[in-house]
Amino acid sequence: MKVAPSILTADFTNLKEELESIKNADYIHLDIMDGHFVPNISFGPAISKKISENTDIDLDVHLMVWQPLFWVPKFAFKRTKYITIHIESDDVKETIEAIKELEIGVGLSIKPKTPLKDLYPYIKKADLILIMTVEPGFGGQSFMEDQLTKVKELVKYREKNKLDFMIEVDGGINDETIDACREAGVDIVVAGSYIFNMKNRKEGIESLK
Ligand SMILES: O=C(CO)[C@H](O)[C@H](O)COP(=O)(O)O
Ligand SMILES: [Fe+2]
Repeated sequence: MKVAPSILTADFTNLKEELESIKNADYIHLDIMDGHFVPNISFGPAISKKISENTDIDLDVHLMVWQPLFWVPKFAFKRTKYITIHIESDDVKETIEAIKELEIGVGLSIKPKTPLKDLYPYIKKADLILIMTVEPGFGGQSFMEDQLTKVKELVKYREKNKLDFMIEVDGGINDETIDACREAGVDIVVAGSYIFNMKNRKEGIESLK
């Protein structure tokens, strides 16, 4: 299991040390919120750039914005491994092509109320599928276990169609919810509050792995 700590719950006045505390992470998950697609604003390209310059871990950018086509180039750092957009947002097809042109992995995400079938028209282009296990917008919410049905379906779909995207879940991941994720076939978990509320973050990451 790969672990991507979400720095949404980190102490932003102390980012250097916060990054140091998660050095054994597989990816760093950046939650970008525009105040329109979700009812919250997080941080933008300037802080993300600073993060990218102060880590040697690859970045997993989660765009919760209405106009990803405008925002994608602003998060194309040397360390950006994936940029994930929501298929509920505007210009999905064009944005997928824009991410590919930047030679960055394409991530596609759906909110809990969006059916999995809405992903299928785009799925062949995806390097990563992100199943939200909370309503996007805030850290610290409860895990929606019913969303793992989508993960199980995706595992079957991937095998049947000989595809190779990674399956990621985001929201409410902790030591109690991780086993169900593993059993469902998840490849990457995003965990924010569980890791950053711990004293020893490295142990928290190891225990999820
Ligand atoms: O995308 C997100 C919220 O929209 C966050 O990545 C997610 O909520 C992580 O936080 P936590 O682990 O505290 O639930
Ligand atoms: Fe996220």
